[in-house]
Amino acid sequence: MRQLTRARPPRSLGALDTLAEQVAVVLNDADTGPLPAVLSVTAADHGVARNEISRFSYGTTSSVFSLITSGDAPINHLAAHVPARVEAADFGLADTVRTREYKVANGTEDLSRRDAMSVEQARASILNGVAFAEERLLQDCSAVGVGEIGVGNTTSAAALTARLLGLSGTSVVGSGVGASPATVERKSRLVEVALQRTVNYPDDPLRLLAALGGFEICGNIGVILGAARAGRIIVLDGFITGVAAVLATRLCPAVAGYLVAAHRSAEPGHQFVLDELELRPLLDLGMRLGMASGAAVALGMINAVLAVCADTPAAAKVGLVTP
Ligand SMILES: Cc1cc2ncn([C@H]3O[C@H](COP(=O)(O)O)[C@@H](O)[C@H]3O)c2cc1C
Ligand SMILES: O=C(O)c1cccnc1
Repeated sequence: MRQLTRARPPRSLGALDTLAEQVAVVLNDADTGPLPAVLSVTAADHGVARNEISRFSYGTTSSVFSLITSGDAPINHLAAHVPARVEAADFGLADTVRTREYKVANGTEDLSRRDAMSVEQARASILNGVAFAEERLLQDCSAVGVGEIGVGNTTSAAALTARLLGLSGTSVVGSGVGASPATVERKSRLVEVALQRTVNYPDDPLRLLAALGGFEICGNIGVILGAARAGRIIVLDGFITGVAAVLATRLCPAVAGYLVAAHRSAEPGHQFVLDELELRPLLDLGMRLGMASGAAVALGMINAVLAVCADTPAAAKVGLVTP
């Protein structure tokens, strides 16, 4: 409301004014200014990636994870400019790179042949995400950027999206991190096989996650639930974190009010997910990098907008006559 009296035309920042209002409601602070932020990256491997459904091969995720923890991955360089802290954790890498505190298993099973994990493992991984949020993310921050890494995880996200939203596999499968047309074709076929395999499964979120999900996706459901419970703004990265958000809202609908969609990714399934979440993405840049990169870019913009809202003086104070 106070923004209407500032030295700028009312609602002149369009959707960014709506975002600033959401931030004010979530944080219960109308003049918060730029937010202390953390970028979260959950990491895990997918058994389905053994079928050559990604540009990269099974097991590469560990090298990406090491690059993040060494501070030299794209996300670290983006984070420095937000600014934001980066926290990455192994939720189910094929190899154990560092600590195992949030890890449930060394990668999932191949979801095109059998369930990726058990329901008990899915539940444990979600709870690990809540613990990760509480132990490593929520201190000294008002905004949590949600990201992931996991070679093959656009296949898992596509299968989950198709199953949850009643869509065909081909309508939600894309090239992921840059797969060739032949690889995308193989990926589509495997997603259809996985959908057939699970056609009689009940619409239960945990059951479907166990069938088609990944440990980093489960972890992100926990991160979202934990961050919402603690009253933080949650900035979703792309398609894969969007699917986690759909499942988080099925488990707890109140989470919806805390969510912001950073961008629309290049993955065709992402728009369906955004529609389901009723979220308008802040950016639409054809990004397909994952690892919270879109969340980082959006957080820079969110903080710039919050600085405008906090620091623009009242129109009356600077002699600006408003109509
Ligand atoms: C070197 C490398 C760095 C990445 N950073 C993010 N992703 C992104 O791409 C992967 C999903 O795409 P797909 O399903 O096609 O494998 C995830 O790891 C995601 O975070 C990366 C992937 C790779 C290989
Ligand atoms: O939209 C995403 O989340 C995405 C797309 C491609 C690769 N990695 C992540």
